Amino acid sequence: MTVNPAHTSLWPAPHASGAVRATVHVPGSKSVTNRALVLAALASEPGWLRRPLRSRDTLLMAAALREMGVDIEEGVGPDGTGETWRVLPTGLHGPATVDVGNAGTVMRFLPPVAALADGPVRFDGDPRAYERPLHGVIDALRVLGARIDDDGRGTLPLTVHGGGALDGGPVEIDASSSSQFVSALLLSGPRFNQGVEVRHIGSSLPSLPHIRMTVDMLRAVGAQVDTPESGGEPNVWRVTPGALLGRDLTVEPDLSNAQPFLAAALVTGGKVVIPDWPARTTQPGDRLREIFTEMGGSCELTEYGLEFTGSGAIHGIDVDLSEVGELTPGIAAVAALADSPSTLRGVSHLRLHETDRLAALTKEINELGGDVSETADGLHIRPRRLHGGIFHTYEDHRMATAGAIIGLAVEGVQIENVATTAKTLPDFPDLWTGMLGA
Ligand SMILES: O=C(O)C1=C[C@@H](OP(=O)(O)O)[C@@H](O)[C@H](O)C1
Ligand SMILES: C=C(OP(=O)(O)O)C(=O)O
Repeated sequence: MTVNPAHTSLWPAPHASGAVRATVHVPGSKSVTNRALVLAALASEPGWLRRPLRSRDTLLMAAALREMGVDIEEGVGPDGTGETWRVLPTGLHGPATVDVGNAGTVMRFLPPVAALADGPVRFDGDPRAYERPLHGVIDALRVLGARIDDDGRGTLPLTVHGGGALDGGPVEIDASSSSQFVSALLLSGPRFNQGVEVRHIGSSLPSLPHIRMTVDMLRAVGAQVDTPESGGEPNVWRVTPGALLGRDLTVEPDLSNAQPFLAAALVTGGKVVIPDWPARTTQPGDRLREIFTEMGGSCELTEYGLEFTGSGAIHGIDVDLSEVGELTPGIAAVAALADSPSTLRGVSHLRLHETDRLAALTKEINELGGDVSETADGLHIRPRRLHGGIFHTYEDHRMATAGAIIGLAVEGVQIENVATTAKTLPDFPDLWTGMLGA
């Protein structure tokens, strides 16, 4: 966790002079967009994505699939449907070079796709991508019949020597460091000759809603998936081999990226409306309705979207975030402004996210006068009167949005490299100042 000297730009985080009242149209979900792209690329017929997220992570995914021969036409759909991407699957092939950036979804979901391509596919990415775990995918693919050259550390860089097809079958993995290992193997599973049976043998498994999202989206394109929830064994997922359908999918707003805007209502005692909040979803951000209500807000889900209202009071919370780890930075920011202490549990795997999020949150909130300490699996946050200062972001989009939340309540907070929000929400600074009526 080091500060990158290349990022000296400082963004004065706007301070809220009163209760925020706004409607914020949040762009599409990263997790849904990148799964939809992979499934469309593996399908046997063309598919469409409406309102896909256009951000660094999703553009890297699209670029990588194009490198392997998939045709993705970006355009605008008929009236009212907004941006639409048409995906025309073709025979996947190498040689290709994939830049994963620092996108967990790209670095984990694509090596199985590359194993199905004909020819070598080299994977590389940001320096931090070399530190993020990939062993679950690499080791599993080898068991399933793939040939992979790597340096033996279980991380990038690596080359997958695709043979045009993969045996597949049963495999055991330890996915305690990332649910994305499971999702990666399931997404390509229908195209393996024997399908795939993934058995998680680790101590814990984070981000279960993201695995449910994978299963739901696979079923929606015609795959047969057996899961622990559908009566199967605990920690075992089975995908039957078969062709995938092309789909016309409208991408839901990214509910994890709605978090800072909901937090703004909570922190300022205001009201924020997020249009198109889905009535039913696998996105972990949906848990914010419950978590931010416990922290002092109230919400109403209508046909139009989610109306979230702050009461003026912010309460601390004791919560297990293992299923919804990506919400931790935003919850920690709100907790630092609360009227009582908080304990955030179940998120030791965040040490291997975009940055070591537990260390980064502790350091940056404490440098503004806070009192945060790391535990074995999370954070203790004792609210203190905070003061202005520089909030470093360590090339982590969710650190930047967490700093912006604190800046609403604390004058003089400057966010270093706010542009890092481009990973999943390039419009963040404009949406934020728009919300504040600036
Ligand atoms: O599959 C996905 O789309 C994601 C799964 C989670 O990863 P981990 O299980 O590695 O935390 C989550 O944190 C990440 O932001 C997105
Ligand atoms: C952990 C995250 O991303 P990634 O998909 O790179 O793992 C995140 O967006 O919070």
